[in-house]
Amino acid sequence: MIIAVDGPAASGKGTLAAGLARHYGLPCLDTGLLYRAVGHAVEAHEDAPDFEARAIAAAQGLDTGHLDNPELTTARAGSLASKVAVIGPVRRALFAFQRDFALQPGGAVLDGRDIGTVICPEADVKLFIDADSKARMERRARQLEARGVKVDRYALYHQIEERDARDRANPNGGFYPAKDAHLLDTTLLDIEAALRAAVAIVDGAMARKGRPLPKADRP
Ligand SMILES: Nc1ncnc2c1ncn2[C@@H]1O[C@H](COP(=O)(O)OP(=O)(O)O)[C@@H](O)[C@H]1O
Ligand SMILES: Nc1ccn([C@@H]2O[C@H](COP(=O)(O)OP(=O)(O)O)[C@@H](O)[C@H]2O)c(=O)n1
Repeated sequence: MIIAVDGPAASGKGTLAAGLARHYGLPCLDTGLLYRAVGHAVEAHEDAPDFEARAIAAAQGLDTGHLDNPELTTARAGSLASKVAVIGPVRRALFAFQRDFALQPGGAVLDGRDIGTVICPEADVKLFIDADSKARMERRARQLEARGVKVDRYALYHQIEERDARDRANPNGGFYPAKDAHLLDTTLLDIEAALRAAVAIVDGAMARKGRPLPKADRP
């Protein structure tokens, strides 16, 4: 079973993807880390005339074994990620790794922006996660504060809005809900309630297809 989880920044898609992966016993890939890793690799050259060429080379040579670098989780890395994400050849260079991950035997859960539209249009279940901008900003602020980062909420709000706008306008992107995506707004749901809602969507979608579900790890 392949589950695609897309949505804007800090909507909770990574948390839900990880929860669904645990629930169904599937491997999980946070595809945003690939773009963050490319952005991080060319950080020092952000204003250089050859920024684009460097980003393409970084994407083509990306070592996907080092996606657990904590520096990839910063707001700066997120912002750089959305700058390299508009470069078509960067997206093409990252495509095969994501596609192979999705198609591994037994299936997978992937989260990002274009999983249901570009990476895996044939996914069994597609979720498009959203939450209002203020809730998303507050979640990201608390996440950063829990890591000891001092947060300016006004600046963070605008940073997230700017990144979302760049992502939505990305001509090479695919960041929109697929026609067959299930929309899940988590503004008023805590993490547990959001995961219950996501599991109900996946169970319902698979039952309608008459497809058996992988073993759930519920008691
Ligand atoms: N439904 C929710 N209610 C409250 N906090 C949430 C919810 N979903 C996720 N979070 C928290 O918000 C932060 C951002 O979630 P994350 O899953 O990383 O978002 P995304 O992958 O969309 O950027 C994390 O600290 C996470 O624990
Ligand atoms: N499948 C994806 C995943 C991320 N991205 C880009 O990478 C950036 C960082 O993605 P992320 O998922 O780590 O960001 P958050 O939503 O966690 O803040 C996004 O703002 C997009 O520009 C993308 O273009 N396509």
